[in-house]
Parts: sequence; structure tokens; C-alpha cells
Amino acid sequence: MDLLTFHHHIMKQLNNLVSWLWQESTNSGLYVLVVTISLLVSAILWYKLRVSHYTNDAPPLPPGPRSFPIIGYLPFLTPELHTQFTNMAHTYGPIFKFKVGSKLHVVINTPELAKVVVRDQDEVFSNRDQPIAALSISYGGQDIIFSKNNANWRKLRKIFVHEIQSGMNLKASASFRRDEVRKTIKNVFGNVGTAIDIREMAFDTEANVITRMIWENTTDYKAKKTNLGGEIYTVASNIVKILGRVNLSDFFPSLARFDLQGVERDMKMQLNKLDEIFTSIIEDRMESNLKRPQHEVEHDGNKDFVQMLLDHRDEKDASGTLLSMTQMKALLMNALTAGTDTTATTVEFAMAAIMQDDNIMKRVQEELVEIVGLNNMVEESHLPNLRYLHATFKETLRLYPIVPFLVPRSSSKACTVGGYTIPKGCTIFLNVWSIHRDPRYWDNPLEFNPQRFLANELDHKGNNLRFFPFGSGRRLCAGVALAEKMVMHILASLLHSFDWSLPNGKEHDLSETFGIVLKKRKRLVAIPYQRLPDAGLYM
Ligand code: HEM
Repeated sequence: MDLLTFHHHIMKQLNNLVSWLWQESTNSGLYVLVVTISLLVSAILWYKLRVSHYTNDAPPLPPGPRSFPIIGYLPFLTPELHTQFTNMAHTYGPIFKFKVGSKLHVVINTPELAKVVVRDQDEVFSNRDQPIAALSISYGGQDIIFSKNNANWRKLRKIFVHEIQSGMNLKASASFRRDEVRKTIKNVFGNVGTAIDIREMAFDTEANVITRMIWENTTDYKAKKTNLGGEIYTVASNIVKILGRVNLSDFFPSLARFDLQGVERDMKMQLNKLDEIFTSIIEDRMESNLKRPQHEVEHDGNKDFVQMLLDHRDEKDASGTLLSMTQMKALLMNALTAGTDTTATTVEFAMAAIMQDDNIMKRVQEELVEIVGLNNMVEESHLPNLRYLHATFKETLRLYPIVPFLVPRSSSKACTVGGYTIPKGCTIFLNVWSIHRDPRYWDNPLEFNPQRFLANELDHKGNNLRFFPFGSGRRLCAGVALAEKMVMHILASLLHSFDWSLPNGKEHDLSETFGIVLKKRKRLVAIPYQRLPDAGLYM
């Protein structure tokens, strides 16, 4: 007998009993007692029925490891989460869960399930997980990266993508990229024969380009002061490190106010360093605008990002809110920190992978000779014709997707993925690292082979979920075009202008270590040798 029939049966018996008592008894006290018991029993049965209906109909939670009460799986998490999650997928399947404190985490490990998350149910999964460190660096989630999927985020993203990524503005900033890459090449030329830290060099180049794009026209002394590049390098690297720290306050909200590990304190220190610079630059600009005729400010053909943001100040978002000073600063923070460490790390992995294989190096340099010529420096106009180098760029991001789980998402309501229930508020990791190395989708996945991207036309903008190093859907990286131009320009220039080798006694090593941004375990330090016959080209 199923629960429903059983329920009917009991109710019938109870009704019979009540009518019998009604007839037989003149004792109204007994009647009230019996009716109360009857109501209680049916309420309990109704409740049980609802629960059993819910548990019968709703799919189960994804499988996952057993863990301790309260602390959950925390003691078992290792520093190298990318390899750990990939191994766990072998045990628990393509979608699995684990709990830490009060938070449920779900890891997605196949293109098919990733598609359900970032395409089929993109709206549900477009919220970001908001750990305390992220809230601290984003003025409480008021930026693009860590904002929830709301009117604020839509407005900021639209401004950012239009002003930083639109074809017109990318073209306008081409001269900064050209100047800064040339400056780097000149510096390297001055250090021919000595070892150079590749990531640091790429970081400085990218940071110089981005700071010029955002506040080229500033007269503010703080922004112009000489060691700003070094300061940004330290702050941006610290931000990435702090975001990667496991923070107990995120899992046990009642502990948050104690900030036991000092994560919030450390992140706010980074925020304060940049906030001071941002405030000063914006105020300086507002002041200098007041001294210029309005039409001159409006029609200035040479606007930087700070000015573009000030131009957007009077626009309301869907909820009628104007762009605030804090939002402008949050956008500057995104522009400065989202693109520098990521781009530099990609250049470092690419250089290390190319240097370790003589055939790949030869092919890259032959292509450069053919397209650019040995009597010429690389220009941005050459980049679309460097097909093999572009395949090498993609192959680097396949084997070393430097944001290995994307920026974690959060489910805005309960839903189903792969036949399992995902409750509201789950943290979702899309394990790009594991998908990019899965032998079911890639031949010889551990081999660095750019050729595979010449044979197929897989793009890198999240249209095929076998390969999505920049994410996919609404939350796709907002700087893809700039990142592609910068990485390609720096790589092409370094490899065209110089031959490279490792210092004596050093071995090729491409092992990586986990972080919000995946890093090469050992920094790539390499020695350049002049390649172009005419030394005058470097001047
Ligand atoms: C090789 C370099 C880069 C890589 C691999 C990369 C990768 C990513 C990834 C994986 C995401 C999360 C996407 C998702 O959740 O689906 C992201 C978000 C973002 N990236 Fe990049 N990125 C790079 C460079 C840049 C640059 C140069 C900028 C801008 C200057 C930038 C700005 C952003 C922003 C603003 C977001 C947040 C988008 C949102 O949440 O709506 N990134 N990036």
C-alpha cells in the first residue's frame, strides 16, 4: 500500500470512529478530544506525505565525499585544488559536491554539464560567489567581477566593454600598446645576455599600457610618480594571492566579525593603496575640467577611461541610479587588476612552452620572418596574419588555463543540472583545467601542440565548451580582445627581436601551482640574444 492509499485508509477509519462516537457518546469532552486527535493525526500524515512527495520528486544532490559534521570537507582540501578536483571527478563523476561549514560547493567537469550551467541556465548561474576577500576589494560587490547579476552589473559591464573593448577604442589605444611594447624591447636589448624575469617584464608592459589607457591625460602627481608600476605590481599580485586564501569566515558566517586569519584586513590594505590613487586622479580631473570650456571637455578627441567614466556620470541604470564615485573607482580597479596579472602569466607560460620545443620555436620564428620580415619590428597590423602564433596562444590557454575554475558562480535559485538538484546559493566551480586536459575531448591532451588549433577552428570566446579559457555566457571575460592583442603583441615582439635560452644549469619546467590565477611553479628567467640584424631597429 503506498502512502496516499494508506492516508485515505486512516482517514476513513478516523471518520468512522468519529461518527460512531458522535452517535454513542453524549460526552462532549470526549468528542472534542477525539476530533483534536483526528486533526493532529491527519496533519502529521499530510506533512509526511508532502515531505515524501518532495523527496521522491526532487532529484538528489550530486554525489560527493563523506565529511565531518560542521567543518565538512575542509580538512581534506589540498593546496593544489585543480588536480584534487580532477581526481575527485574520477571517483564521484562529472558533477560532484562537497560541503565546507554552511556552504555547499559543486564542481562541474565536462563540457556537456558546463553547457547546462553557462548556456542553458546562464541566467540562474550568472551570480558570482562573493567571498569576503572579493567583497573587500570590490567596494562591497560594486564592481563588474564580483557584482551579483543585477542592474548595477549590467550598467558597469556595458560601459566597460564599450569603452575598453569596442573596435574604435581599441584602435585608439593601439599607439599605447605600440609605444609600451617598443619600450620593453628597447629595455631587453639593453640587457642582452643577462637573465630576465619574463612575467615581471610582461606585467610592467601591460600595466603601462592599461594605466595610459585609463589616465593618460592626468596631471595628478600621485599617478605620475615614478614607482607607480612597481606599486601596482605588488598590489595586483597581493590581491590575487589573498583571493586564493581559504578564509574560515566564508564558511562559518558567525566567525566573520573576528576575521581570524586577517584576510579582510589584508585585502582592505590593498584596496586603500589603490583607492587613494583613484580618488586623487578622479578629483584632479574634475577640477581641471572645471577650468576648461564645457564644449572642449565634451568634444576632446583624446579621451582616456577616467574621462569616459565622467561622461557617463549622468546616465541612470534600469533602477534609476546614477554612476557613483565608488562605481567609477571599482571600474578603475577592474581595469587595472583583472588584466595585468592574467596577461603576464599567460605570456610566461607561452614563452616557457615555446622555448621547451625547438620545432615550435622554429615555426613561430619562421612565420615572423615571413609576415614581419627581419628588417622590421612587429606591428599590431601583423597580428591577424600570425596564424601559427595565434594557435600557440590558444594552445597555451588550453594546457594552462590561468583562471582554472573561472571566477566562481553562485546559483540564484534551486535548479537541476545533470539530473541532480543544485540548491540556491551553491558555489559553482567550472573545472576548465580538467576539461582542457580530458582525453575524451583531446588527443594526447598533455602534449603542447599548437597544430591542433590550426586543424580546428575552435574559438576562445566560450562558444564551444571543450575550450573556454575566458569563460562563457553573460559573464564572459570583459577584456578578451585586449588580452588577445596584448599577449600576441608581446610574444611576437619578444620572439621576433630575440633568441632566447635558459641560464646555464636550468632545466625546462612547466609545472604549475594552483591559485585564483594559476601560476608557473618556478618563475621563467631567460636570456635574450639579438636576432634582428640591424641594431638600429631596437632604438
Ligand atoms: C589572458 C588574459 C585573461 C584571461 C585568461 C581572463 C580570463 C577571465 C575569466 C575566466 C573570467 C571569468 C569568466 C566567467 O566567469 O565566465 C574573466 C572575467 C573578467 N575579466 Fe578577464 N581574463 C584575461 C584578461 C583580462 C583583461 C585584459 C581584462 C580587462 C582589462 C579583463 C577583465 C575581466 C573582467 C572585468 C571580468 C569580469 C566579467 C564579469 O563578471 O562580467 N580580463 N576573465
